[in-house]
Amino acid sequence: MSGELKAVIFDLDGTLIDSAPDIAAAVNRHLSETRWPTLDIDVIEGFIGFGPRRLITDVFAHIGHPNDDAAIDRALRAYLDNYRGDPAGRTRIFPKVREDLDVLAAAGLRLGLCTNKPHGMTGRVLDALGMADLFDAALGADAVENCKPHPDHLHAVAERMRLSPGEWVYVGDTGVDQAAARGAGVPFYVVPWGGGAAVSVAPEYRLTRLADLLALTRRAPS
Ligand SMILES: O=C(O)COP(=O)(O)O
Ligand SMILES: [Mg+2]
Repeated sequence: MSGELKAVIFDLDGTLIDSAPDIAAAVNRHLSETRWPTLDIDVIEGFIGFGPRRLITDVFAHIGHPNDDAAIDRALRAYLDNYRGDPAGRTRIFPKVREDLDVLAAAGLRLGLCTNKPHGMTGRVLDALGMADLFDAALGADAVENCKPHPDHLHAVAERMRLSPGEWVYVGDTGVDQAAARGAGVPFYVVPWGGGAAVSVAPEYRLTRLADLLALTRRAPS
């Protein structure tokens, strides 16, 4: 990347915020109300990243629950109702993220958000955490026709921000993010928390904190 970096687009869950406790609570509430065993947060965390329908499908596969479309639809509605009822009570911004987003913005970079969280939930969670004003554009999974890992999702955010190729990079925590970035042909940086440790990237694309981006994007090849 040469000197013309203008923006950083971020994933949300597992990258900027630790939302797994609220997601797990909403899933587990439905499981216990329907008399199925609840799951450890670590198990549920491993299913986050492909959006809520896939989350429910993976949870059902894990516990041996029938997973016909009607059962998934019912559970998805109940899960989202639960999650809407308490969108961020247990969710925390990862350490140093809030400060580092300010550092990046102060360095002149614009910030965007590309998340497989439903668009309405994204707004609720950002509002609850006081983060809504940080981003020039934020698109949840159902705000686009093809969500991550499809590169269209990233392109849609970049388009909203009027960014051209070469002017932005993407930061995420899972293989879903990596695949989307690869498809979009943009540099992908991975965070050390969330699912990040399990994602394989060259060392110069592995962050210890978000502010590392300032130095790394100056050094990385374009
Ligand atoms: O809701 C999800 O599955 C994950 O959302 P993310 O894309 O922000 O990680
Ligand atoms: Mg994520």
